[in-house]
Amino acid sequence: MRDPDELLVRAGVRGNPDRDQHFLVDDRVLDRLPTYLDAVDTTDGDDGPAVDPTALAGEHLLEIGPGTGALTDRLLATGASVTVVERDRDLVAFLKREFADEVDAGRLTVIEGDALDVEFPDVSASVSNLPYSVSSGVAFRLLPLGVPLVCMFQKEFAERMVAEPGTSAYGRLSVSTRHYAAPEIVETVPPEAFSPPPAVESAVVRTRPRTPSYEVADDAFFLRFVKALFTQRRKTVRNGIRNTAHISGLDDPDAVVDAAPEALCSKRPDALAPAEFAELATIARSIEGNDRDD
Ligand SMILES: C[S@@+](CC[C@H](N)C(=O)[O-])C[C@H]1O[C@@H](n2cnc3c(N)ncnc32)[C@H](O)[C@@H]1O
Repeated sequence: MRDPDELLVRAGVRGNPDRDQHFLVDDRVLDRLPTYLDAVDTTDGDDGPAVDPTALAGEHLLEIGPGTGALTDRLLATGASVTVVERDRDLVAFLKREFADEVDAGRLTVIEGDALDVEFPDVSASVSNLPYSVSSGVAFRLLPLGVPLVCMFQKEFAERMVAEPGTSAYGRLSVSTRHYAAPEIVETVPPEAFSPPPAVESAVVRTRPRTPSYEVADDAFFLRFVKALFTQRRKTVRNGIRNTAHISGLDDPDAVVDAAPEALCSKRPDALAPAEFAELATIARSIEGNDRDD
């Protein structure tokens, strides 16, 4: 496996925090990341988990923000083909040089661009050490793909993703994440694992895609409704529905409150499970009609 410190030297870069560049330099963390994919079987080697080099043969992985390619190298070692999306032009040029054999063999595709904009290819999973300033935007482009994700986030952000109803971390991010997937924190990572070290702790979140136990007619409306209610997290749901019609887009919030079960209206949003948000959103949608232009 390529040594992450040597990659930094060969690339001639120092991570620039202003460009979201904190490169993973802890081999053990790097080696573990692909092993969080269920399909990757490992055996215990002398230096950590040994990955079967054919584990993901025929699969296609997406990595956002490959930097100098330390994680890319480990993803290629699973036998998968890999597409990476990197915004920094110099790093893109370096990756094409460093991984010229893999690029020539069609196993690695390097896309220069912003992960918030570029079109993602069809992939079977994504494993990424994400640029933190865009992690929310990127996560909500990845989650609807419906594939397993293993992503590094700021720890506080990761905790909000996996939070349960009734906890202080539970919010719009938790409901939206659970709408698409079952999330769990599989590892926390200290600042020293990166060069340069970020100011915050990090955590690796694994999400397994799932179909929710409830149905919503319209994902975009559901997510907007959840967002609206959490802008009033200290209010009852009843008042939240009334006060946030400008965000949710409801024409007649009073009619929605009248039709909704009292047991839900009297709670605060942070006590509602995703299925209860879905129940309210479905009532709201049926009252407002389903011919709105979202
Ligand atoms: C936290 S570093 C991770 C680098 C590498 N994966 C590693 O683990 O060492 C994030 C990387 O994302 C790149 N990046 C920052 N913003 C980006 C964006 N909007 N789209 C694509 N890449 C971005 C940075 O240039 C940097 O290489």
